[in-house]
Amino acid sequence: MTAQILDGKALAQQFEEEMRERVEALKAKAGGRTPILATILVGADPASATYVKMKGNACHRVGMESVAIELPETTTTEQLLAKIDELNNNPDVHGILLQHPVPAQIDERACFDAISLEKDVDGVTCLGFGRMSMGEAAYGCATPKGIMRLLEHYQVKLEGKHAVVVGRSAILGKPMAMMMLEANATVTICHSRTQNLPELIKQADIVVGAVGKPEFIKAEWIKDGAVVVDAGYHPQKCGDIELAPLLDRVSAYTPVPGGVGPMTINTLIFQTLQSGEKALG
Ligand SMILES: NC(=O)C1=CN([C@@H]2O[C@H](COP(=O)(O)OP(=O)(O)OC[C@H]3O[C@@H](n4cnc5c(N)ncnc54)[C@H](OP(=O)(O)O)[C@@H]3O)[C@@H](O)[C@H]2O)C=CC1
Ligand SMILES: Nc1nc(=O)c2c([nH]1)NC[C@@H]1CN(c3ccc(C(=O)N[C@@H](CCC(=O)O)C(=O)O)cc3)C=[N+]21
Repeated sequence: MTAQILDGKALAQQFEEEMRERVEALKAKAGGRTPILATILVGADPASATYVKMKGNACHRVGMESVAIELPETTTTEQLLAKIDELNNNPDVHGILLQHPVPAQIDERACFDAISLEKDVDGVTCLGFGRMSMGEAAYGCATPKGIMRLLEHYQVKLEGKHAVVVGRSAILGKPMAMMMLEANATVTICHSRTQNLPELIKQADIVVGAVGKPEFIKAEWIKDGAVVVDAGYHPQKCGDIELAPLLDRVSAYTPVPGGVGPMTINTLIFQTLQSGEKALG
């Protein structure tokens, strides 16, 4: 079997071309104004700084603007909340990204939830999650929504399929599971206390790896013909799933890199454009 490559990098590029035209059209209508994404980075973790820079760069490639806010490692919850409040009230800002993780002294959940629903283009608020889970309109959480857009483009059907999501974090596993449930998959969510992980994964038509441990999910746990989505990303340029032995016996897979990561960024900027269109269009 030749597996289909779910090429997130190519799809993100194609979407960027389409977005560039939409940004131009919006600018023409809005007297030269463009959608603006505000990114907030707290502390100086080099990997986080790189991701935030990539997000700003993606905005610029499609003709949108970004403002990068950098706060010191010692920032308090109150200081971060004040900054978010300021951005919520700034009519020039259409989307707010608070890069995860923030330093331990900060109440990250309180700060995510302070982002107003209209500007939550990264889909991190409880309100947005709840609305999405109930099938109401809300921006999706960027990584799982990016995965859904990738699966949709490649016409991977979810209805009636058994999806096994390994991981239940607030910005990846949990919203992923709810999105797949909304798409009428039968969803199993696994986590660190799950007892029979290999047997559960064996039953999966679609496996999503969101564990945060390099090649933790073994190839031999995955059934022939499954669709493999690897959200993990590690410095050694591998994901959470042992991919190499699977290439000739699964039906489709996301490469690492070039799969989920580019779709995360594309979804963030796409939702920023949508927010900008609502405000300016
Ligand atoms: N490409 C992209 O755009 C993005 C990639 N990532 C990558 O995705 C991966 C996951 O990220 P994230 O969700 O933020 O990570 P977290 O560390 O927040 O969550 C990891 C999840 O995996 C579960 N887990 C840990 N160990 C095991 C185990 N032995 N068996 C089963 N489940 C386990 C945890 O369970 P429990 O809840 O019980 O602790 C937890 O729910 C990372 O590699 C990260 O780099 C993340 C975000 C975006
Ligand atoms: N509030 C918040 N929202 C996020 O969406 C968020 C976050 N915090 N914190 C960290 C994670 C991580 N993340 C990635 C985005 C893109 C790539 C990406 O594009 N990766 C490239 C490779 C990049 C490289 O070469 O290093 C790829 O997979 O092809 C990876 C990881 C978003 N995250």
